[in-house]
Amino acid sequence: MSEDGAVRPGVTRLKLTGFRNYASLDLSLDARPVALTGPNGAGKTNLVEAVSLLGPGRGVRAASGEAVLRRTPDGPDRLWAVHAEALTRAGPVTLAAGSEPSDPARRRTKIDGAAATQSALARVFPMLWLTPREDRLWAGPRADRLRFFDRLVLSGAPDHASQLSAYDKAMRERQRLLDRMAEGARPDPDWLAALETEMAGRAVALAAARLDALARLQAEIDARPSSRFPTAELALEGVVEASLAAGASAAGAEDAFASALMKARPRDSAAGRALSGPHRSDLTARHREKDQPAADGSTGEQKALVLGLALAQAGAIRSQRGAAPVLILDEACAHLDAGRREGLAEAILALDAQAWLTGVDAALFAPFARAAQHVRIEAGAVAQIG
Ligand SMILES: Nc1ncnc2c1ncn2[C@@H]1O[C@H](COP(=O)(O)OP(=O)(O)OP(=O)(O)O)[C@@H](O)[C@H]1O
Repeated sequence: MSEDGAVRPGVTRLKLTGFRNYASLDLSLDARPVALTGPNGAGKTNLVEAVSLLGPGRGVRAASGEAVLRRTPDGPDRLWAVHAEALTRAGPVTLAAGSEPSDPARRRTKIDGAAATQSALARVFPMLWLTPREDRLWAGPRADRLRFFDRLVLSGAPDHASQLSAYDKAMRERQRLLDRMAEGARPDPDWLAALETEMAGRAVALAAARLDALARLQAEIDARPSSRFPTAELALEGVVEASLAAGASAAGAEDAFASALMKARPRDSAAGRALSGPHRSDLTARHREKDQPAADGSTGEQKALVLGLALAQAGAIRSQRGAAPVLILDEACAHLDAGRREGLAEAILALDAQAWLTGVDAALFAPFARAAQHVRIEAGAVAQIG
């Protein structure tokens, strides 16, 4: 519970078995932010990775089920499991992620003991994360930016996960047919057209959710600009997004994209992939105060911009859904000056969010004082908690 009596969603008990460098761990918590400290290699990122697997997606490292199995000198463990008791807006739940006993490489997730889809996880336990990978988000590959932005969208629109996977499935199947045709096969042309219609429907839903999320996020940034973090001016580039933004109806945008796909068959067949569509969209940002593209800033400025964006999205979710998502901020304090570290603590406490923060030095988290629970990790075990 927060001071005003509202529920603060978060993990209240975390149990790990055979996960990375944790043979087993049983950690009781409250809903305050969690500051994890410990030497390099202690297992701080491993711990937040375990938490991230309780939300939709493949976690902060996008690792395979096999990679997270604990390795020992006698060989890897057979199974891994992450169990949590958590508070949500709808009340307490149990969340679990772990390997499928019949196939350790496969991951399964459960809510209250029942198999959970990605969209269900996003609905029940919204989560946002930033890792050092996002430090160079603005200067790095487009695909990473789009993945990051889709995670932001998902935190406010849980159906985005099922739309993304349905679009992806139809796109792969279309490509399989185009590849077979290139080899001389004659698959049913109606099937190809049906897949393109399916892609177009999903594409418009994806683009609409992205535009809606972008508008809410920009409105949050404009309404509550942070005095400590740079503010971003955001834009979304994408063929379907552009047609909706230009005023096309959903049906009109769908028809336009379906016929563009039909025309692009020879080109996509030669390229071995679909060259245009919402899987190729991009998020761009300008640093408002500096009036320059985000990618032109220093490492610390780029990091502060992306952190400001994640905090603004958490604020937008709080307004939209009544509570902030759980935040995972791996090494967020590295590269931040003292003023920004204080600003980060203030922002997290104002959001009433359970944030998981990692860093080598407890002094980084001094601005939280008793408003956070401080957990010291050493060699895959909790050395101290207070
Ligand atoms: N599958 C695994 N089985 C056993 N140990 C693993 C496994 N995967 C990673 N590790 C070990 O976990 C340790 C890294 O843990 P982690 O990345 O969580 O460290 P950290 O505390 O975040 O460190 P840093 O401060 O350097 O970022 C390494 O020693 C690595 O060898």
